[in-house]
Amino acid sequence: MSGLQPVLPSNQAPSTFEYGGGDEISAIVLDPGTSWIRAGFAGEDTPKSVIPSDYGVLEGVEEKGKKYFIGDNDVHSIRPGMEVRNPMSDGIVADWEAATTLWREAITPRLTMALSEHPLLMTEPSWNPPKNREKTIEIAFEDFDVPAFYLAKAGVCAGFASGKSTGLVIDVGASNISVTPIHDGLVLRKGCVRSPLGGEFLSNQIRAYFESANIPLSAHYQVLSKTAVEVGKPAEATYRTFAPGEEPTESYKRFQEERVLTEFKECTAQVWVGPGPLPGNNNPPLEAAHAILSPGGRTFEFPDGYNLVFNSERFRITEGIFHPPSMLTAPNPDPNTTPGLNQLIANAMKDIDVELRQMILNNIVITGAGSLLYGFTDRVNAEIAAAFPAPRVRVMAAGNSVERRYASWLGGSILASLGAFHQLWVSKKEYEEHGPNIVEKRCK
Ligand SMILES: Nc1ncnc2c1ncn2[C@@H]1O[C@H](COP(=O)(O)OP(=O)(O)OP(=O)(O)O)[C@@H](O)[C@H]1O
Repeated sequence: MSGLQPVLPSNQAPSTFEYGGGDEISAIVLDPGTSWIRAGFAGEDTPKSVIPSDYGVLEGVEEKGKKYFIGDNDVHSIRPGMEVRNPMSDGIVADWEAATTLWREAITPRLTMALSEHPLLMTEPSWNPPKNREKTIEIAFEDFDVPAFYLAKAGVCAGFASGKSTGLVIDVGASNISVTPIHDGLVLRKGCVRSPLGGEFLSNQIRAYFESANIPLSAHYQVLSKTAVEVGKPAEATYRTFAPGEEPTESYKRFQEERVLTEFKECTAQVWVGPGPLPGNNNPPLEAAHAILSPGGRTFEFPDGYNLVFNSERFRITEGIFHPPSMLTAPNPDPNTTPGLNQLIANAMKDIDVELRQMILNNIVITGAGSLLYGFTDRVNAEIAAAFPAPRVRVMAAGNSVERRYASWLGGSILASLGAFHQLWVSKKEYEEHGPNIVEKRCK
């Protein structure tokens, strides 16, 4: 695929195109991640429907035996007994019933009531196993009854979003950091690598740090009102109380705490500039590092008003991403066997043909919401420049956080609206003739 078309601004109607016998229909693009499910019309520049992948569920109610609570409003509402779950594990679907329900909900009624009239392009990670791929196409044709379907690699789509069909895509998601080499719009399988050092890992690092430093983590739903207090002074807040049996579940509490941890990542956490490990990280106390690491520090206020200035800690909690021996103690992946991001990039490049290497190094794309950490792209730049001292190494990361969050969706939107893409759709008729295995032959 070459010759990418410009994407429409969101205030312009989506382009329609001819599918099959001449009906003009917009394709739907669905990018299901561990944190968010992004859905919208091909040809648009942002997904119109973005819902959390976490959902609430009450067991033992209604005739189906369970009731789902999907979408920002519903999943955040306090309901006694409501568990909060996620259908994904390691970036791929683990609970098909929940995933199908969420995907449908992301599309109808948010985008259209007529799901069966729109071709559907979905994204998948490069490590999605064949049985999951077949199950996905089966859901598309048999549950959603779509007229045509395509399963596109998220890495390839993220490359397209930056106008690259050849390059190296570094995607920092919730479950994983993945590094995907692509060439002419196809993934180079032997170079696809990943490590469980994404946003969930970072949340665990922050939790571990708060626990070790006795920093109380409150969640927004727990606080009815608060008074401003000085830095480090105990919170003066009125907390919500619950009658016995009315308390939210532990999974709801953790989900709400995760919101605060994400706020901490957005506002306070920072990545050491590198190259090489954070100074003094393995040699506490860290006073020596304080002087080098932004001595002013950064204040973070918890939902109950408790606030602290964070100094070198905010670098220390992120360092495990690049240098796993620096992980804080937590239920972690094994720091001795888990590759850090530097190692991942080296592993991905190791088997790339020499002629291609230079082109790939010249087109490194950073994407995923987890990459929005302060200093992340600077560190990647520094590490890559140190590891590959070639004159033409170029690292690109969209300055616009929306593009970084939605890159895979946006690439899918571009792909599905290309004129030449028509021939790639798998039609319902082809699916009926060949069965779900057609996904292996047609969606490379
Ligand atoms: N500004 C930010 N800085 C750092 N991390 C962030 C920021 N905003 C969101 N995150 C984290 O990014 C992660 C979600 O990233 P993203 O939306 O790319 O994942 P996903 O595509 O849903 O997941 P996956 O790719 O694992 O399936 C979450 O862990 C979230 O806490």
